[in-house]
Amino acid sequence: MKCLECGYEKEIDQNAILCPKCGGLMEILVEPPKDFSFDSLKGRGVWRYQRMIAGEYKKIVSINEGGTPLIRSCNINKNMYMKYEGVNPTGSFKDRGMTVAVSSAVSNNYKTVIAASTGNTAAAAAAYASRAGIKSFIVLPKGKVALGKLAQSILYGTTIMEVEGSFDVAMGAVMKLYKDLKVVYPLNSFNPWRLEGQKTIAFEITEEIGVPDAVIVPVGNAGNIYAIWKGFTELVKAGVTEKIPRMIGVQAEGASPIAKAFIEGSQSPLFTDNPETVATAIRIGKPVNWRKAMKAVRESRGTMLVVSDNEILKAQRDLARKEGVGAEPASSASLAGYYKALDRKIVYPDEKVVLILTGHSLKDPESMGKAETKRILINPSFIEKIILEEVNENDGS
Ligand SMILES: Cc1ncc(COP(=O)(O)O)c(C=O)c1O
Ligand SMILES: N[C@@H](CCOP(=O)(O)O)C(=O)O
Repeated sequence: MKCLECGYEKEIDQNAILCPKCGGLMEILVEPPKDFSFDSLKGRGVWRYQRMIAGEYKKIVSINEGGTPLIRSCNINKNMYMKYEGVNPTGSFKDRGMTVAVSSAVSNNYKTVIAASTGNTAAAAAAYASRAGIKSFIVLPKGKVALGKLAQSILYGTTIMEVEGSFDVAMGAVMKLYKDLKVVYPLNSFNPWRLEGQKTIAFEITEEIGVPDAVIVPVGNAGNIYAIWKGFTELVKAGVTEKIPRMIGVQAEGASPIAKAFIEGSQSPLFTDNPETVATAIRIGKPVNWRKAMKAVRESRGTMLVVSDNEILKAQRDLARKEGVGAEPASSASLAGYYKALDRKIVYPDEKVVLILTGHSLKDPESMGKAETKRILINPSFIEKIILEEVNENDGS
């Protein structure tokens, strides 16, 4: 393991979450098995790739996460693929990280876990803690969590603590608590063990279609883009593949500290105290993993893009109405970013591009309700007339 901030190195240690010297982010430097090949693997989902996941697990806490569909576009561009993470057990990619982090926690005898969240991490943490039979605490920004996600946390039976202010306030409180009180195991993505699970997205994509030219990822707390890049780099190290896709991160205009740094050529993020966007999952002004995200984007020769809320909502409708795929707003930022990347010739129509659709549309019913549609209160005897009128209109007759 190596600290990204001060360079301190130590042997693999599942109790190491932050650097013991400076409190910075730790990277897990995996030496992949030399004889690794996809052909020899058994089972499906995250643990199919256990040989590539660092750490030792006395107990595995799993709800059959991962193994998500990679859906080829029919109507937007046939070279575009959508990795549909919304069909994970709690409806987002967080489940991949949570199975590894919670397994790590119980294997190291932790009895209590905690996470700050915009909603998805909370739902996943609560579900996996329940599955493990351990206690969970969740810290949420009050009034800023989408209804479906809040309802999940309530159902899974976690203890919900709400703070005034943005997600960053909640995140700061959890990091401080972890530093002061080491007995509570943190499940946010500053925990590098969680990212070991999330990197399996790269393995699944490669196993199914080979290494794409680019991968587009919505960026919030900025762990996932690094995790996916890490997965691709480890396949190269293992000798399974030869290239790494360009990692393209997308942030919402009102919450874009990393993307703005790229645009302005700054080496460090331009934090904001009041992040704002319709995509509540990425309404984050001070992403804890910014160093990791910037490393992934730079080393893969990718880039970061900013998209507006209107572009996000249009992309959400396009995913639903052109591809039949329901994604929450943060996930739809991937398609908004794809459109922008095509427009700016950052990617080309004939390139194989994978969009990571991080969470299910049902997470955020309010955002779905923002899409306009025909909705008619009708006397049943008029239904036939309306249908015939519409069908004739569409036939041009
Ligand atoms: C649905 C969804 N998409 C994207 C993200 C951003 O991922 P990351 O924080 O790893 O950048 C999150 C949460 O952070 C999320 O819940
Ligand atoms: N969108 C996230 C924000 C927290 O990110 P994490 O990856 O650090 O847990 C959420 O769903 O809470």
